[in-house]
Amino acid sequence: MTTDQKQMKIVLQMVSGYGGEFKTWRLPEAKADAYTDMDLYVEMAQLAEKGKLHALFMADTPALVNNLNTETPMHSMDPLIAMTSVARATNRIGLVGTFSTTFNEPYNLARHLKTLDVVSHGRVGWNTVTTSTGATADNFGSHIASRKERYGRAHEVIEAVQSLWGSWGESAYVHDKETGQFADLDQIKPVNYRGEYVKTSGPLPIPPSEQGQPVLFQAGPSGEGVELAGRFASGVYANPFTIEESREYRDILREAAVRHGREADEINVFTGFMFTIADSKEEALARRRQVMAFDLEETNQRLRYLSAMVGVNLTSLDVEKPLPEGVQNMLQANWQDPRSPRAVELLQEGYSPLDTLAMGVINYHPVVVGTATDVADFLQEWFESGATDGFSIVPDLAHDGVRRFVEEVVPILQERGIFHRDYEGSTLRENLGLPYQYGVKD
Ligand SMILES: Cc1cc2nc3c(=O)[nH]c(=O)nc-3n(C[C@H](O)[C@H](O)[C@H](O)COP(=O)(O)O)c2cc1C
Repeated sequence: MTTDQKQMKIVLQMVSGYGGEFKTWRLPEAKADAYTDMDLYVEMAQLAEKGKLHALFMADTPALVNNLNTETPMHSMDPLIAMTSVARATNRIGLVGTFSTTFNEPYNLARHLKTLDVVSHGRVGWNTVTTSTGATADNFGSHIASRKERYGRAHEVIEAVQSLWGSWGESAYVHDKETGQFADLDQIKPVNYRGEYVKTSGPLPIPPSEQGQPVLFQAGPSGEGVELAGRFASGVYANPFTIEESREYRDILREAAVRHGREADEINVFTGFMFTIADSKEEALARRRQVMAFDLEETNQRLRYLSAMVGVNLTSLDVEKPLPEGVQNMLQANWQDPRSPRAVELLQEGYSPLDTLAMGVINYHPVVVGTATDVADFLQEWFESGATDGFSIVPDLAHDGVRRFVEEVVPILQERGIFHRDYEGSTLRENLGLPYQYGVKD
């Protein structure tokens, strides 16, 4: 084990306070009102900080998108306020929030995020997304614009926000009682940003934080998304399903960074990854079967979906039992769904259709259902194959998932030399190994 070997970075997705499986709130170990319990968010964040995780990550779509009749929400009540609650109760862990470039004005974004960056002593990140959910557009009396327009606006919003961040000079905050000078006005200048989509005058009256200004992330894999990331992002939240797919995407992003005059290493890919940890694989699988049993109607829908993924109608068979050999030989992965080969593999290994579903083959990220070692093995394989720089981890249920990850998976990764034993510094930029930046990059 060497200390100069490259190490993975890990951010924890808080989701809505429960986890990435929207029905785990009914498990005995779950806190049913976690959605509104900020103390629990704080507790999870402190635990994650104990495990030296690089940041908390909050996705956000400002709209009701889940079926709340049975499921928990997809996001926190409000990420900015959740991040603020956590900021004052933690010291090192980063706080990365998702804020749409389409449904926010640059002045508000610049002000909120820089204030929180100052409040947290330089630990904030902004996940820039263009948002393509119709329900969100409805909430803003708008519509989902073409990709070209969404990304055209995104470039301008980020330029405007960074200009505002830089509009208060780095040493302008004099606050000298003796001389009576509060600020050096020569260093505080309007930005007068005039784009096609957004306009703002500035200046923004907020001094720099310990990291200068927040770190930018991006999510959205289209060509336009890659260009946006290449130009601005230091972190990209990605959702590939295979190592090959992930490696290819990472290479494309690194090339985009270089095209925009940056070092390839300035862009870090965080691959989304979900897990259920228990003392044995059987126990972990049993927990997921228990969750599936909370909604049989949905399980039946998923069995129909799984059938389409593997090219055989599974619903007419005994879904509790391994498929007969003759049926196993008929399975064919659907090339349109990158998750299909794994589904075929599990069914051919003798997993029943229900257990195959419980293994998470139709989740929105790759899933490991097993022990802490199984989780560590997965992370190591993806990391060492050059597929990713780190992970955006999503426990099925945060309440015990975060604890098990911190207490059981982190020590294994540290022992293997692929995860740091302590924070490198006090700011998110330092901990992600990023160059300093203030204002717009020349
Ligand atoms: C992994 C991932 C996470 C995303 N998270 C969010 C989010 O939290 N909020 C949001 O509004 N959009 C989110 N998006 C959607 C993007 O903003 C974008 O609308 C979508 O990917 C379509 O963009 P495209 O035109 O680049 O394909 C996410 C996309 C990806 C791939």
